[in-house]
Amino acid sequence: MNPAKPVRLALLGCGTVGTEVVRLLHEQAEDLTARIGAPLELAGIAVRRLGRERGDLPVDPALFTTDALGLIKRDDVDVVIEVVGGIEPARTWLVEALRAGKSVVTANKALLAEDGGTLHDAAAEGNADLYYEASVAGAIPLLRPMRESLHGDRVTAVTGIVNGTTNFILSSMASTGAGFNEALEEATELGYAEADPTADVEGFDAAAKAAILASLAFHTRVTAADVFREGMTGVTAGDMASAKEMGCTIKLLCIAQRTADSVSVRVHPAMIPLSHPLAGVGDAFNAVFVEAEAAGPLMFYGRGAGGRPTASAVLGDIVAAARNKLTGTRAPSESNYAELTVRPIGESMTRYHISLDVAERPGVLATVAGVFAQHEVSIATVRQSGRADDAKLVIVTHIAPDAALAATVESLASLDIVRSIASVLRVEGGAG
Ligand SMILES: NC(=O)c1ccc[n+]([C@@H]2O[C@H](COP(=O)([O-])OP(=O)(O)OC[C@H]3O[C@@H](n4cnc5c(N)ncnc54)[C@H](O)[C@@H]3O)[C@@H](O)[C@H]2O)c1
Ligand SMILES: N[C@@H](CCO)C(=O)O
Ligand code: NA
Repeated sequence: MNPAKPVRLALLGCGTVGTEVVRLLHEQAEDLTARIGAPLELAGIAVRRLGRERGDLPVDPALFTTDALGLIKRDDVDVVIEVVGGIEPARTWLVEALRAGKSVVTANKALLAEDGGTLHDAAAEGNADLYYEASVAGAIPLLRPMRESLHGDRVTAVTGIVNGTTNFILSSMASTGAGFNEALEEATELGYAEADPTADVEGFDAAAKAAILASLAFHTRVTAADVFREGMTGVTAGDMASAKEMGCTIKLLCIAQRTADSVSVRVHPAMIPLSHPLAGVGDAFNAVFVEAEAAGPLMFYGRGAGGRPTASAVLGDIVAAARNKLTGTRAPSESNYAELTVRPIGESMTRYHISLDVAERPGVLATVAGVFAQHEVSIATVRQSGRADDAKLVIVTHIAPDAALAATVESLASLDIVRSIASVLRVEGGAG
C-alpha cells in the first residue's frame, strides 16, 4: 500500500511551548502516524531571529525562517500551529491561513478573547478548522468537552482557577509565606508566566480564558472586554493570614454564570473555605467546575501552564486537525446562536470580607454597622482587635449585590472614624 501523503505543518513560534511541540512531534512520530493514518511533517518553523542556539532541538536547522507569512502561504502547508502570542501579527497570520482553507491550531488566548469572532468568521469563510484547546487551562482537555461533549446539555456556570502563574504565587504565599516578587520570579523561571507577566498578575490572562470559556459554555460571543477583571497584586500576606484565621485561603477565580437571557463573567481574587475542592489546587495547577443541568457538577483538573503540558494539548489538536484533513471532515464551528446580554458586575451576587482600621472610640461599631444597614447589606461576622488609640474591624457580609457591597465600602471610606480600608476581598464557596 502506498505510504499515506504526509500532513505538513507550519509552526509559528519556537519558545517555551513551541520547543516542546517540536520535541513531542519527534518523540511520538511513530505513534502519531499510526493514530492519524499518515505521518506529520514540519514544513517550516517561523522564529523572530535566526541563529539563536537551538542545537538541542531534533529538527533540521534549515526549517527555521523569519518569514512567517511566506511559510503560511506555501501550497504544501496543511496545518498552521501558532504559539507566538499577542494580537498582531498573529491575527493577520491566522486569518490568512484560515481563509486559504488551512487548519489552525493556536494557544493564543489573548487573541481569541480579544477578537475570536474574526478568526471564527475566517474559518467559516475558508471552511477550515480552528482548534484552541491549549488556550485555556493548558494541558487539561476542557474546551473540546465544552464545544462537543456538553453540547447536548445546558451549562449554567463555570467556576475555577485558570491561571497557573497566579495560582503558583498564591499557593506559595499561603504555604511557605513566600513574598509576591519571589514567587513570581520562580513562576517565570519555570515557564509559566506570559512574556509580560502583568497579563498574569493583573488578571488579563484569566479574563481572556474566562471569555473563551463563557463563549463556549453559553453559546454566545463573550470578549475580554465583557469580563470584570481584578488582579491579585493587591493580595497581601495580611490577607492570607486573615483568610487562614477564618479557615480559608485566597485564589484568583474565574466565575461565569448564565440566566435565561444573560451572562455575567468575572475574574477576581476570592476567599474560599479550605474545605472547598479548589482550595487544595496548588502550584501551577488549574481546576474548573462546570455546572450542567443534566450532567450535574463536573470538575476538570490538571497542569494549566508549562511548555510540555501545554504542548500536550497542542498535539491533541494537531492530531484532530490532521485526521480531518485526511477524511475531509471539519471541527464543530462556532456556536453563538444564544446572543445573550452581558450583565454588569454590580448585579453579581457575592459576599465581601472587609478589613478596616478605625479610631478606638465609643460608638464606632454602631456607626460602621449603620453604613451597612443604609446599603441594605447584612453583616455575618465582626471581629475586632483593639490597640492603643485605634482598632481593626474585620467584617464578613452575607450575600448581596456587588453594587451594594461596593457602595458600602465607598461610604465607609468617607467616615472620619475610618483610618483606612486595609483590604476588600470577595468571599465565594460558602467561606466565612
Ligand atoms: N507558557 C505556557 O504555559 C502557555 C500555556 C498556554 C498557552 N500559552 C500561550 O502560548 C503562546 C506562546 O507562549 P510561550 O510561553 O511559548 O511564549 P514564549 O515567549 O516562550 O514563546 C513565544 C515565541 O515566539 C517568538 N516570536 C515572537 N514574535 C515572533 C514573530 N514575529 N515571528 C516568529 N516568532 C516570534 C518569540 O521569540 C518566542 O520564542 C502564547 O500565546 C501563550 O499565551 C502559553
Ligand atoms: N501564563 C499562563 C500560561 C498558561 O495559559 C498561566 O500562568 O496560566
Ligand atoms: Na486546555
